[in-house]
Amino acid sequence: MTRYDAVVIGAGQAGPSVAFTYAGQGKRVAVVEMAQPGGTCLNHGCRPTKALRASAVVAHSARRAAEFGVHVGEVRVDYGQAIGRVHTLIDGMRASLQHSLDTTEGIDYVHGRATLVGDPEGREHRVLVTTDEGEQELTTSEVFLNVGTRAAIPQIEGLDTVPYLTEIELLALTELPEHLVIVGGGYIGLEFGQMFRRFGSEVTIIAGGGIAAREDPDVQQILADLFESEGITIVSGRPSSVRRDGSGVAVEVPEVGTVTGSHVLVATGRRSNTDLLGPDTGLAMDERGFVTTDERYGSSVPGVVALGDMNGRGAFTHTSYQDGDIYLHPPRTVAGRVTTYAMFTDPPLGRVGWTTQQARESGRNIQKGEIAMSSVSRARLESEETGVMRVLVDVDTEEIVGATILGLQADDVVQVVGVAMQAGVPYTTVRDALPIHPTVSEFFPTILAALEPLDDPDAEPEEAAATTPSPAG
Ligand SMILES: Cc1cc2nc3c(=O)[nH]c(=O)nc-3n(C[C@H](O)[C@H](O)[C@H](O)COP(=O)(O)OP(=O)(O)OC[C@H]3O[C@@H](n4cnc5c(N)ncnc54)[C@H](O)[C@@H]3O)c2cc1C
Ligand SMILES: NC(=O)c1ccc[n+]([C@@H]2O[C@H](COP(=O)([O-])OP(=O)(O)OC[C@H]3O[C@@H](n4cnc5c(N)ncnc54)[C@H](O)[C@@H]3O)[C@@H](O)[C@H]2O)c1
Repeated sequence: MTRYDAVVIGAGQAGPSVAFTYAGQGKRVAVVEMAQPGGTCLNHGCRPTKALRASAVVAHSARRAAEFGVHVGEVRVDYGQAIGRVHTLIDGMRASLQHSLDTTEGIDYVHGRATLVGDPEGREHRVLVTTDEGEQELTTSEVFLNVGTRAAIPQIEGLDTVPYLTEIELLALTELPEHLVIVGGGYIGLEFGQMFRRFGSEVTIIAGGGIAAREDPDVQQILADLFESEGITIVSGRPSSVRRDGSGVAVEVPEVGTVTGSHVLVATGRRSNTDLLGPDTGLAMDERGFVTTDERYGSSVPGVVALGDMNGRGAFTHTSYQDGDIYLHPPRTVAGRVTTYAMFTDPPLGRVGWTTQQARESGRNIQKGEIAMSSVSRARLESEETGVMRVLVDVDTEEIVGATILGLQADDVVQVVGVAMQAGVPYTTVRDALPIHPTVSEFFPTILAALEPLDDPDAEPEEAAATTPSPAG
């Protein structure tokens, strides 16, 4: 049994930063990780997918090169090389983190799966770690949980009889799937679907709730049209059964029929890893296993702090990392955090705050400023005219309540609105700021100077305005 000042369970985003800070303060900390340091994001999430996306974007640009007067000849994707580049990058980043964890004075890195026996008094929590060498028991008065989530596998008859993939197994393939069937039309399904199509796979997305189901209907439609134009098949429905079909898989979708492919990826949401902590944590959780916390991440067990995806306060690397930062800088709290995020399709979708539907449901006096990307000069100059910029404003309070930007650089552009919302400035501040020309963001003043009522959801869709004057004419 070894006693520590603090034990961190899970070396994802928030855990290591807390451990490094504590060690820097002279505390003795154990970091317990059952897989690899860096968690989902580094090993099979954001980073490898965005590195792989870079190859898909290059392939797409190369195919379009002649439009720009650049002639590159036949475009051939070597998937082995593309994924090899990803693994080299990720291996380097992981090795660097591992080195820091192994060599920082005050940190003991323990590779193994931890269960927690929480002390309701908060004095002597027990962390039992199953390692390759056997069991270790660590005790402490301060536990940081950062255990994240894993793919939620839906109940589909026969799924367990086929070698289905989650993002982990998909990223481990070194050869391109001939036909990738994706169950789920959310972030993971759409990001991977577009990439693999651009690499040359046939791709079918079986979208239970539609694609990008949480977004405004016109945004869903633009994405659906874009994907279909790239040769991706989207079908609506939920599989009822899955079986082997020769060397591939056959997925039965009621009302659609049989979808056959060489590989099937399951991307239907995430589930909390808190079940892996064992039955004696004493933690209050919601019905989905996300730990209930106060605004400084304190759980129902004194001295046990829950950071990252597992607390249900965010589902992104930046929210997880910031949880650690907020915890380390009292009296900061998570209250009032404005969560900005992006889906890295190409072009990407940037989001903050409410969708149009949520704005309608609020009952507040909300108007929108919007422009089609086809009217944004920077997008036109780069022949990247797919998408829309939309900002929602409460015209009574002048508060910005949301933005949806689908289009060129939207992952960065949306952060202008995110910062304005976090600062609580009225929309007129953004409207009257001086933007740089020619950028996508320069259209915020234009659209905020021409707010209009929200569309009637029951009205027939109208064509987007063909041209709106740009700030520089
Ligand atoms: C394919 C994919 C793409 C994504 N892309 C993006 C993106 O572009 N941008 C973005 O912001 N987010 C993205 N995400 C989400 C992002 O990866 C997560 O939100 C983020 O990793 C959450 O961090 P975390 O620290 O809370 O948990 P995790 O990163 O999941 O870390 C939890 C760690 O805890 C360990 N662990 C769990 N239980 C135990 C236990 N009992 N004992 C020991 N160790 C344990 C796990 O092995 C893991 O290493 C993506 C996710 C996926 C799957
Ligand atoms: N760019 C990013 O930040 C990024 C990228 C990838 C993943 N992520 C994170 O990972 C999380 C998980 O991504 P995800 O795509 O798995 O989940 P998701 O919640 O975004 O989408 C899952 C989709 O699957 C559908 N679905 C559920 N069950 C189904 C079934 N049986 N058959 C068919 N469809 C079904 C749902 O209707 C939903 O539309 C995201 O919510 C996000 O937090 C973030």
